[in-house]
Amino acid sequence: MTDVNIESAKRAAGKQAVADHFDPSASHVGIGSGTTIVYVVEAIKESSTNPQIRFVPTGYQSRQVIVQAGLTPIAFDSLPEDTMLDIAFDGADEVDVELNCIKGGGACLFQEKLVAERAKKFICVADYRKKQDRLLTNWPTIPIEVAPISVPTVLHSLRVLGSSNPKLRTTLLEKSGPLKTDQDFFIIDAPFPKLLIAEDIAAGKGKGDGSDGTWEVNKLSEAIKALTGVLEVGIFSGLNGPDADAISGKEGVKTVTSGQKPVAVYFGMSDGSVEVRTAKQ
Ligand SMILES: O=C[C@H](O)[C@H](O)[C@H](O)COP(=O)(O)O
Repeated sequence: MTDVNIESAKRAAGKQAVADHFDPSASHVGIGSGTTIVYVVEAIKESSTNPQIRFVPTGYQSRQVIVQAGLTPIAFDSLPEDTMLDIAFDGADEVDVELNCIKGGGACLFQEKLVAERAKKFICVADYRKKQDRLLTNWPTIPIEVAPISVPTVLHSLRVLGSSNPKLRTTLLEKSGPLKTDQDFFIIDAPFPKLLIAEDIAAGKGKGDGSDGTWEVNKLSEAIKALTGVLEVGIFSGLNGPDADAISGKEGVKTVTSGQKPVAVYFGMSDGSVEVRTAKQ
């Protein structure tokens, strides 16, 4: 499959996601990072010229995409405390059948998670390579954002958790040394065996708590997040929008630890079609 087809698939996914979910009367819209989100912004630009909409970026690249499209950005930390985003769009590196996602392939995950959790509706767009049954099927590692001083400790802890060869991500071309995130932190890429979901545990495929070498998605996310030095982990799991709202008890307000998962993922397929995976209600 050529890159041209992959780009067409990303564009088709972005276009369909915007057609289905973007409301031109929205007040605040979150915009994620990466190469696929560019097509979402392209489609938004084509569908609306409403100057009242404020777009919330998830990092430097995301802000540039917003500004270059002639849209108006607003910093995440300028949002009033009680203001939810009407919707957030973002890309993903891999998505499983429960809509759990791996993110951070482009070194953006912390601000993406903040924005996803703040959105009433979170929608992902991706090409067909990202559509898998379980995480870590095709995408090889979990990206983890860490404080620079903590790198040796976190690498060691990840090996203890069962990651075979976690590595500090480096920039190979522009400069030698570790890659820096928008927060001036570093990224560790940690491989683990394919991640289980609840039905795998029920079917006896493993304990999922690391004790037998298997990990369930949420348990691994929690275990990595608990390591001192870890700012955020590139697993977006737990509950998604409507369930998360129910847990918080406040309509339209999500808890801090839930609502990271999209309610729908749009996959651009190699034949030009778009497949949609939605959250089970
Ligand atoms: O770090 C980057 C973000 O999580 C991206 O959304 C993710 O890597 C998907 O990027 P792309 O759309 O380029 O495949």
